[in-house]
Amino acid sequence: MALLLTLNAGSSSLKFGVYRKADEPDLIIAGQVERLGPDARMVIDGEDDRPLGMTDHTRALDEILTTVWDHIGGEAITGVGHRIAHGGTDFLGPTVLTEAVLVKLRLLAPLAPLHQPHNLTCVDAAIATFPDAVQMGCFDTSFHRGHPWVNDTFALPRRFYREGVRRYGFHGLSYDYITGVLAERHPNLTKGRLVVAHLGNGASICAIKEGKSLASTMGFSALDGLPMGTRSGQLDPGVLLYLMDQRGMSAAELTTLLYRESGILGLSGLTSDMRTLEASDAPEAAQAIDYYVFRLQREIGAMAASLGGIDGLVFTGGIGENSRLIRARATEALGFMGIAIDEAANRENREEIGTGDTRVLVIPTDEERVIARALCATPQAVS
Ligand SMILES: Nc1ncnc2c1ncn2[C@@H]1O[C@H](COP(=O)(O)OP(=O)(O)O)[C@@H](O)[C@H]1O
Ligand SMILES: CC(=O)OP(=O)(O)O
Ligand SMILES: [Mg+2]
Repeated sequence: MALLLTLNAGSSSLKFGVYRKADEPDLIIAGQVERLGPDARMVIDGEDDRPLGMTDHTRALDEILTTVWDHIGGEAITGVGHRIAHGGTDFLGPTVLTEAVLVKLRLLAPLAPLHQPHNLTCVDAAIATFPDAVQMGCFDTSFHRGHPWVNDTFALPRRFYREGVRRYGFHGLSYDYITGVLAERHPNLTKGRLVVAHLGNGASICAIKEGKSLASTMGFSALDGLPMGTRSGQLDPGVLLYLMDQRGMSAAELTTLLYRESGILGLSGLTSDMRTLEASDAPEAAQAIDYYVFRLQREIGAMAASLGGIDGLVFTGGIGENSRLIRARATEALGFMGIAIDEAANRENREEIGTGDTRVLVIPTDEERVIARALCATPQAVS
């Protein structure tokens, strides 16, 4: 029976899963290299946690492919599914990655520099390692492609929209997974107005109505909206004009500043990792958390307003799933929206942590499973 591999290159992690084809993909082994950089660790099935030392995406991919190779013991991988951050205007759903498709995806790399190049490196490596397997791309942007026009455009002259300068939104595989879990476990919520906060190293919030994305805090690129590990989040465009005009900064320097040196790393001067930030006594760490929480509250409110109200708030992603501090702090001022949380339930990362009229849930995301489902539904990938 066919074995399937999924690869998900995030900005601070590389996650993988091996599945056997079934109506609902049957997980055989999953893991990730997390905290990419000097403190990287390999975690297999949530347990086998070992330090790797300095590790970038390329080395993480080598480690993962070796692990997978050892584990499958000569069985064939017939399909490899890749998370691809940016699908632009063309890719509305899972797509077999032919050379013609890859050419288009390479052109989108400047719009997601922390993701797209690594996503495409994973494709190249998977083609070399499993030459007979079907390679399939699943896009972060697809889930949001039905946005109403007012939230698909910027207030720029219309020719820019026609050129593709639009609000794409990201983390779509995660939102897809979460809406599936809600349909299964909380069916009465799925017709409602949902605000889902995906808080990982990258972070966004999605407004979902009747299972469909209506708005996202992320836009043209994965820079907009919330502050992130190393990304600024929403920024007055006047700041960019000032930096170019008065400080002579080039596009390349601005790319480094906004994608790699800002966010909680820039504010704290210490770390991009929320666990490390929470453990720090430095006043700058506390201020970075204050800023993160403030923007989170603000954007939850904005997404709820775009839905005309809120029935459920869901936290997911590495921070959303694990940080009781961020969940507690982000919700403490939201009583006016019917949001209140139970301290003990929050401390224990329980699924249901709300006590007010608005349901508040913590649901671990599983982007790999969404990719595996897409592979299972593609006949060429499973035969
Ligand atoms: N127990 C925890 N408490 C606070 N933050 C956590 C915890 N576990 C993980 N995180 C944070 O989650 C973030 C990584 O999220 P993740 O979704 O795995 O990243 P990526 O965006 O690379 O996929 C990091 O900031 C990490 O510190
Ligand atoms: C789009 C994005 O920011 O993804 P991640 O959170 O995995 O870095
Ligand atoms: Mg991620």
